[in-house]
Amino acid sequence: MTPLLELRNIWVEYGDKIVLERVSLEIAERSFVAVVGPSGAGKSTFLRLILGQEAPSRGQVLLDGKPMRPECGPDRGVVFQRYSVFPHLTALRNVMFGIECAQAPFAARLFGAQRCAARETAVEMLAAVGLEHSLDVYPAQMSGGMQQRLAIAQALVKHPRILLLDEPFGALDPGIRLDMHALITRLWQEQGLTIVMVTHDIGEAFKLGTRVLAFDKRRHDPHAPHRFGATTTYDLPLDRKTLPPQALVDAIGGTDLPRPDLPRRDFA
Ligand SMILES: Nc1ncnc2c1ncn2[C@@H]1O[C@H](COP(=O)(O)OP(=O)(O)OP(=O)(O)O)[C@@H](O)[C@H]1O
Repeated sequence: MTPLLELRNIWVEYGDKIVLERVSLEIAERSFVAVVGPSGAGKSTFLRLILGQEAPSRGQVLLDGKPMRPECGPDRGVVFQRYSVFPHLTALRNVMFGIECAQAPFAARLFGAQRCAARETAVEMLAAVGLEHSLDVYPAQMSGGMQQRLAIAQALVKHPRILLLDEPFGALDPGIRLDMHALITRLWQEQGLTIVMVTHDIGEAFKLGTRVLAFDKRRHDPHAPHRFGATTTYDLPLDRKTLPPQALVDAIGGTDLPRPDLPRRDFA
């Protein structure tokens, strides 16, 4: 079967600085890939490649077996740790704006029946993330968790096949993070999404992912650190019994490491 995404011998270089090298991997439809690695290892660069915001200097990214267009299409949605939503728009307008941009790319404004339909879709999406009572609230009036729910609604309203998450829960309190874990797992299952999520928390990666990818440098030149890029050092398909290798825990750490005596997906 053709994988949803395929990276073939990808390199990303800026001048003489190599950020990623020899990255080759496939991502199956409906998988939940958690990406970990030390700071600066190229995790966000990897997401930008999949998003189409970054072109590789060498190699190929294939979507459904065809070279991916170097632009972010509606088949991909993204949520960042912060600042994903528009501060000057209410929750409802934030989510409607995505629909309006897709359907009326020049005016970014719909009228009549089209506008009513867009409103209905946006309200449904906001209800799916638990914000049905906050339609007229501005982001500045929301908690961090609510803002991330809004960012997820905004990313999902165009029904992307791939959802890219760049440390989406990194700024949230532990209790709110647990709620968000349950939410994203539910949306992933209900909407048949393929998720690629960067996280600094190895416990989160092993709890949510169906697969964990770790990026790091295999080769180091102490006199010229830019000479070698990072690549995938671990590629672990997960089941309930999989625990993080100690070397990976030592390299990255986590706030909520999985314990062998507890089921990994407690809300699946
Ligand atoms: N436009 C650019 N020009 C030069 N170097 C860049 C550019 N964009 C990214 N880099 C470098 O690429 C490397 C990887 O950056 P990236 O943000 O992908 O790492 P990361 O693993 O996501 O880091 P963090 O965990 O700290 O967010 C960094 O050393 C960064 O300085």
